[in-house]
Amino acid sequence: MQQNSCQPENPGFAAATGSVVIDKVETMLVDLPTIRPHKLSMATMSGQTLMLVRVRCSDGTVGIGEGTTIGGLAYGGESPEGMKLAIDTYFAPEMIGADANRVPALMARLHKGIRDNRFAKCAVETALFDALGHRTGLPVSELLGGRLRDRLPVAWTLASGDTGRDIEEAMNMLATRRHQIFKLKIGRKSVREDVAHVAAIKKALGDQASVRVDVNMAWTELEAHHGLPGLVDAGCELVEQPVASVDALARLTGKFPIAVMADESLMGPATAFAIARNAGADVFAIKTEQSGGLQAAQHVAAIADAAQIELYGGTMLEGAFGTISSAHAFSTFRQLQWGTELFGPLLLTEEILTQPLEYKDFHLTVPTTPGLGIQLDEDRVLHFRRDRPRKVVGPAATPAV
Ligand SMILES: O=C(O)C[C@H]1C=CC(=O)O1
Ligand SMILES: [Mn+2]
Repeated sequence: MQQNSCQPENPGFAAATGSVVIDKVETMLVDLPTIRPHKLSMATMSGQTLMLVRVRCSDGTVGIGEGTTIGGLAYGGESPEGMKLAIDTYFAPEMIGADANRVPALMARLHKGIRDNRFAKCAVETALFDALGHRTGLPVSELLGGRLRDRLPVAWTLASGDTGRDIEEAMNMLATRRHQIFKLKIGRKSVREDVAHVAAIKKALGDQASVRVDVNMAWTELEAHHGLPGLVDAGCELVEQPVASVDALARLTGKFPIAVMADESLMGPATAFAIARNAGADVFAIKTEQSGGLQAAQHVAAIADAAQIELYGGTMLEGAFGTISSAHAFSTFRQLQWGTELFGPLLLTEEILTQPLEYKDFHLTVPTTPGLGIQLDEDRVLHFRRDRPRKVVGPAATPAV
């Protein structure tokens, strides 16, 4: 397989000749363990599967994109296996031979012929922009219109399921200057137990950290009425998707002195517009995959800005490619009042890049080199591919007679 490092060095924008087409679309599933069980209200994760898509173009440029989800089909309608199947069967035939320089035009064609599949579309669009970046010498952020920042604040999620362990983890993050914003996963236990858990963590961390919670839709509206005042008293500044219903979320917004953030309710520009029109949240957690792509995420951000809804850069616990493509997109947002939670690769035990992403001083650096600005370590990824050749153990096969 050709490595990114073999890409032609800024060969000039071949659009002038209009001659660059997509030659090949490849997909693979990469299974990586997490550093500890990650407990959300709807699933416990002990590993993450990355669906990587690689687009090869006729000028030798290559782009990589990523699709992930959380807990198989527990979070949404797409799974890594489903994305792979959809891309291999339906996206690839539409893409082969298409003009590789006209990314929005190709995405428009894919949107027309393929309904939904937002996560798979995001992965494909990312790969196309990565290749275009290598072709033009520009970082993806510049292809998306230009960045406003080079570093993004990064929150960490405390989700071990144990209050003491979460406090220890947070203290360690503060001491190593990795994170000072903490999102606590709640919604598995009773409202009273959850509020006590949040209060204990906030008390232990004090003013050196911002504490927020994500209920992942687990509460009823009535439970939220009991829970939100407790969270306010605990010093928690934001609650993410406490309830499933968009109407209930809107009714809770502005009721208590705590920011209400929409996450699962946001599935791209149309839902963003519907929530904004209804003053249905204080903050949007924008995820590139949930939005349906990098440009769609920018459209969601524009709707939020117009409605004076504040912004947060969310994650689907992506690996390095989904994380850094999100970082490129979020770096272009006019506002990013609540920072980001682009910590996905730090939850994984294995590095799949030749050079890890740069996390330092509570921030993630957005690369300035062409494309996504990262390079896959082909040898390492070979080891974690689901379709890797496996050694057969046990007695030698008996020859057929
Ligand atoms: O926000 C979610 O619901 C999903 C995700 C983001 C961070 C995390 O731990 O889980
Ligand atoms: Mn969430």
